[in-house]
Amino acid sequence: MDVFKVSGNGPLRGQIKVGGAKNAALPILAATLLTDETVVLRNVPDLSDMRFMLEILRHVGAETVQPEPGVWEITSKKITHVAPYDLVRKMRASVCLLGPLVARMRKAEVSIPGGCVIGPRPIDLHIKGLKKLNCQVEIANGYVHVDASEIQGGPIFLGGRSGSTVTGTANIVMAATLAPGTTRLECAACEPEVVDLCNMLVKMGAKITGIGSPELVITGVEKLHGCEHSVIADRIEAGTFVIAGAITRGDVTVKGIAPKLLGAFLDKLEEAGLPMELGEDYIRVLPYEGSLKTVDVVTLPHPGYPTDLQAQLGALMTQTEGLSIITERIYPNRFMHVPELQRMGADISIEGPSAIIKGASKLSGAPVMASDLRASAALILAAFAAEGDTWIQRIYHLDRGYERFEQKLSAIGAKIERLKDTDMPKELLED
Ligand SMILES: CC(=O)N[C@H]1[C@@H](OP(=O)(O)OP(=O)(O)OC[C@H]2O[C@@H](n3ccc(=O)[nH]c3=O)[C@H](O)[C@@H]2O)O[C@H](CO)[C@@H](O)[C@@H]1O
Ligand SMILES: C=C(OP(=O)(O)O)C(=O)O
Repeated sequence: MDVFKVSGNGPLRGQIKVGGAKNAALPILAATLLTDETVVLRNVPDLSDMRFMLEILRHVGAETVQPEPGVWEITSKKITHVAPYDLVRKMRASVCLLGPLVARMRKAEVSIPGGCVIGPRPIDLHIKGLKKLNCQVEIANGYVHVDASEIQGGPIFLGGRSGSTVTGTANIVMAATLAPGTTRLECAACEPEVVDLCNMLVKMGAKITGIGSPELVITGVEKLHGCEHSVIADRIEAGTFVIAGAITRGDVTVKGIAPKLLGAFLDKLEEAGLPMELGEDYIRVLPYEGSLKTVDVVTLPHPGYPTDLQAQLGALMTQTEGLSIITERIYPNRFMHVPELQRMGADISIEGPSAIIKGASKLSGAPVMASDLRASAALILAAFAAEGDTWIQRIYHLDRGYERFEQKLSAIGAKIERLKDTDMPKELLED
């Protein structure tokens, strides 16, 4: 199994380019099933999650051609309506197949994805939305069975306990594109990745208004057609690189990202006193003396502070003098990285949905275990600030969402190497 060896680092310096967004590319790949014509997608990141999604698309009948890196041509002439457990279980976002299958096939059988280490991941709102579209939905044998023969647009309020749902919105919008009548979707997710999906659907001939707002109006059309679309940049990858610059007191220009996609995140870093220069499509982090200021953060649906950048900010706050409080409102258990940061010397306590971080801690390298995608990133960031070597195991979590992570970072001076667990000192290996 692959592991990272990360050594305490001096300032990172240089330019680093952001790739296509995982969370936009996943529903967009699923959306290619909405038409029997060819869809050409550009800026598709090379991630294990993409490989799983492409495997599922091929399973349901799509032909996938990759003429060059980052580009996929997908044609789904004849498809089936079944997405089986052995494929769906590999990736939660395969739930995004529900919407396109319902729309195109008027029926779907999709295995219910499990929860994951960041907490329960229910799909009750996806189901509620489909029922509101006049679909018959049944859960049996671990599958969602949908009969959409009478599908009909209508008013839907898609809010849950913690607000909107990202993949739930994606599913209901996709289902409604080919449903007769008008669907008025309230409490729709406003994340840039949902906007990107909607823009792509419009290119395919869908009628959607209110894109980017919490109220989407979708007027069903009879048929969608092929299109070309370039996936938006990954704001979470960009934010992770910004923190890599900040935690090493480096001079790092994160290229290919519009700062407006990261409003709440950049606002917090500005409050912390991080010197930055913002351009139309870049964020430059500048070196600073002394300590940054602590910040308190609450994760919220967009345009609030993103949960997917919570763990990384926590790593930065371990190096900031004073107390900061990070409250997780989307996934209250998303603190699996904290015990590992504690093993590196961080002073963090968890109280309910909040992490209370006391800095600045002197971190030292240790063998640590990545528990999820962003937890892996947080451990690597902390390892840059630590003295000595940190060995990070289970980095397959990181490979789900960061493309060529170690190559990109080592090009700007990071001491990060991908090795095999057999390269680790024997006494550090997990059982
Ligand atoms: C592939 C993808 O795009 N993943 C992102 C997406 O996940 P995902 O779409 O799974 O997350 P949701 O927006 O659906 O979840 C938000 C909250 O709503 C709850 N909920 C969700 C659906 C539902 O039917 N019932 C319900 O109660 C969830 O438990 C969670 O508390 O948005 C999350 C929140 O920004 C991000 O962390 C993930 O990176
Ligand atoms: C939680 C995440 O992704 P997923 O919803 O695919 O698990 C993430 O990208 O941080």
